[in-house]
Amino acid sequence: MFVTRPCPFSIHCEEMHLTKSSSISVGLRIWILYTGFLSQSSGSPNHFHLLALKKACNPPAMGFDFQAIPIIDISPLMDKCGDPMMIEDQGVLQVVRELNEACKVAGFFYVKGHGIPESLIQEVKDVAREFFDLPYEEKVKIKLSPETGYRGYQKIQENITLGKPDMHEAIDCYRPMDSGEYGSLGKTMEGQNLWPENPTKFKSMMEEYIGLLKDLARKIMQGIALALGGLPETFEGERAGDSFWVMRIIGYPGLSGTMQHNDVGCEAHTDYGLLTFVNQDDDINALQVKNPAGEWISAPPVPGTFVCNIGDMLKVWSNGLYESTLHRVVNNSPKYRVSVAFFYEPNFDTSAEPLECCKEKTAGVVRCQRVVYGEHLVSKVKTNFAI
Ligand SMILES: N=C(N)NCCCC[C@H](N)C(=O)O
Ligand SMILES: O=C(O)CCC(=O)C(=O)O
Ligand SMILES: [Fe+2]
Repeated sequence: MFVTRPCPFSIHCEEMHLTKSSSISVGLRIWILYTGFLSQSSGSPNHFHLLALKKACNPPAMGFDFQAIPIIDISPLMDKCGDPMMIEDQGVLQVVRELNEACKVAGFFYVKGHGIPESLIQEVKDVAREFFDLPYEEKVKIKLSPETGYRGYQKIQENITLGKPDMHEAIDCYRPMDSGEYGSLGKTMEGQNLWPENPTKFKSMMEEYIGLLKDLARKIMQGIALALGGLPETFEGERAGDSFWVMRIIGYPGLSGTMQHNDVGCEAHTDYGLLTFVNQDDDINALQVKNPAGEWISAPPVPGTFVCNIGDMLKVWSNGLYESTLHRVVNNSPKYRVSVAFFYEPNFDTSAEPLECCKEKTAGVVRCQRVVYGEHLVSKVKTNFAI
């Protein structure tokens, strides 16, 4: 029994969803086989484990409509990353299996056990709030424009999603790009980041945060590479070894006066690259994720976690096995909401196309077309600021 959904995004992709019962039983059977295999084969060469891992992660996507976002404790993966024996570690295998399920079913998951200090996670939001509290004249000193490579501050309703102005203000940052670095492809994004003078520690704190988030993302991408049936290094080197990362420091005004409902903080969209990490304010429930049935499912703040989601390029590399899920932000609380979104993206000039190991899982059917990340990004950025 197949349900085929047309792809709502610019990247063409066909998705097939099996019914819940059939895919669960297949998945379970393979997993039991696999764990049995592992216990008999300790000490055997790595490639046997890789083969077994491929099988474990092979069952097709389950088509049931998720109602909540799973939480994954990634600490075993953090501990063992870089260790040549990592794929023989039971803890790592469990994380890989959970990543695979979450990426197929929801395209969204919470990560806990990530190792980033809670104090830094909180301070980053605190300095963001301090900045947004400043008068407009102060904030606009670092105004974003085409001339700044779309880096800097954008005021409320300046960002456009689905043709509508968003109820948020933000500072956008990208991996710095020197002029000429990526030839004509890179022209639009060339520039250095614009940092506010106040709060004074803003720049150093954000740069520390970016460094840690890049390392974290790289490790999770190793887990995802294994989940897809590839080698841990699949997303290193030419694919994403020099990530053209993005960071958006975002503020969403709360309800004002007697209003019952706020304008949408950020309209429905998918993220553009590999993997997004949202560091959102505690106590405000505003991020919503669309399930295959078209229902908006809440992704409330869970202390000690980041919300993670799949971007368009990972959808392509995975041949549509993983979804870049639609999501939006609606802040209907009376409080001003701060969130800091870090986007771990491919190299700017990378051309993404379905991985061989992912085509194998769809019986050779190519479901997603090749996309150059820089072209995808530039086309998005240009429409983000034009009604
Ligand atoms: N770098 C990322 N993913 N930014 C996501 C922002 C989504 C809103 C944007 N106006 C849009 O229409 O895509
Ligand atoms: O603020 C959030 O919770 C998410 C923001 C988001 O989806 C984005 O900037 O792409
Ligand atoms: Fe997003």
